[in-house]
Amino acid sequence: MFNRYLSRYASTPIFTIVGCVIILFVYNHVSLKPCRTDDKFLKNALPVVTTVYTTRPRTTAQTGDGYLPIDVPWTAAHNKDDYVKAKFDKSCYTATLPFHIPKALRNDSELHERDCVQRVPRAIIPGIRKCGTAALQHFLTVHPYITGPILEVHFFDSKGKYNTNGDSEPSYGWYKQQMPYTTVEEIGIEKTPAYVFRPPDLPRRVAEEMPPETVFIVTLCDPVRRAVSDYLEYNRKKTGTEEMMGLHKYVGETFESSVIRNGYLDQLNEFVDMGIYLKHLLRWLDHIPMNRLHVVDGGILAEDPALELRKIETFLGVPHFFRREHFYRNESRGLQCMSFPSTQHCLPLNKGRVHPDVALDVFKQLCDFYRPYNLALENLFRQKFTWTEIC
Ligand SMILES: Nc1ncnc2c1ncn2[C@@H]1O[C@H](COP(=O)(O)OS(=O)(=O)O)[C@@H](OP(=O)(O)O)[C@H]1O
Repeated sequence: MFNRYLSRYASTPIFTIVGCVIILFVYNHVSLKPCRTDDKFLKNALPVVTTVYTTRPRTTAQTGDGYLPIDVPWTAAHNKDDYVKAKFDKSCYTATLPFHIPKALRNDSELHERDCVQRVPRAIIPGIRKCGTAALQHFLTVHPYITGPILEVHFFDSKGKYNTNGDSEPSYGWYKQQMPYTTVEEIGIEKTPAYVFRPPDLPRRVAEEMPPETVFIVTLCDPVRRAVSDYLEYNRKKTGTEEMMGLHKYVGETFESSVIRNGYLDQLNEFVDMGIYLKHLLRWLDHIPMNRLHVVDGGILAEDPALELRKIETFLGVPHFFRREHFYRNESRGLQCMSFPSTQHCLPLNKGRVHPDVALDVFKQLCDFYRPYNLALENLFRQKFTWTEIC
């Protein structure tokens, strides 16, 4: 009976129109848009990603349920004098302001007594650039058991400092010198957001040469906002080359003209490419196990830093110090800043800028492009990111 109807109506215009309407509906609503991608990675790797990587073990930090754990009483988290004791009594430095920047080194005999040496970091923040890495490093080094340099170290991505030519040993002595002195209990952390992207064999070198217990913390944020932030930063500094590490970085008069070429999204443009987090992180996961990589939701970090910091504390195995009361929103800058242990302070003015609106069609193209990668990323980490809702 059905076949009779099908053969009678299949060739009629009505049937064709209804068919087209259905196809158009699916095309527009079920997100099957190809985004003009001929990217082999997307086609070949995504099915692998969801099956291979989701079977890996996960750490407690990655399974956090979004609620702050019940506070273990720690007066250092409320009382400034107790904080100073917790941070400095056993440390290699004496207390100076601001407390999170190690400045006044103890004398030689005290350093020896405390087994203070400059060590390679136990934790590295290798990215993602423009996703709040500076705020993260700043906040983490306020923790009584965590310390690190405020400036980016750029060891693994620099030919001068790390021997990327391979003709002599890399200078780990130099790397250690960039780190503050630490006792064996303290965790040294460095952030260099360029590590995530380049050079291509960086993750392998880090995995092979750093101690196997080294862990990695990556902040991920809305890739469209990230691209705009990167564009603004490029214009602020007006440095760098247009061709960097094989990635094309065309910088036009506007953000839109930088990322759209001949009407299409320029996927190779570094501003765009950097937002394909999945691709970059998979390079790392080829060399380091999943349970040594902790992913921070940059959207939450920007709004409720204590929540993300508590998950990192669990991941690093340090006692919970951070409290929501340590943070306040600076309304004029629209940023979360700290008010403990010293006076209220925010990051410098080059962070937390007002972004221009992105033209709607460009915004949509970028969203459509990133959507499948973001979905696969959420599958990979079995985590819903707040910023994937934005598109
Ligand atoms: N608490 C707090 N303070 C300051 N900035 C914050 C904070 N939380 C998130 N952000 C966002 O971080 C963006 C800068 O990212 P990064 O620090 O990773 O930039 S960099 O890679 O080190 O240049 C920065 O981007 P811009 O707004 O473009 O400046 C901020 O949006």
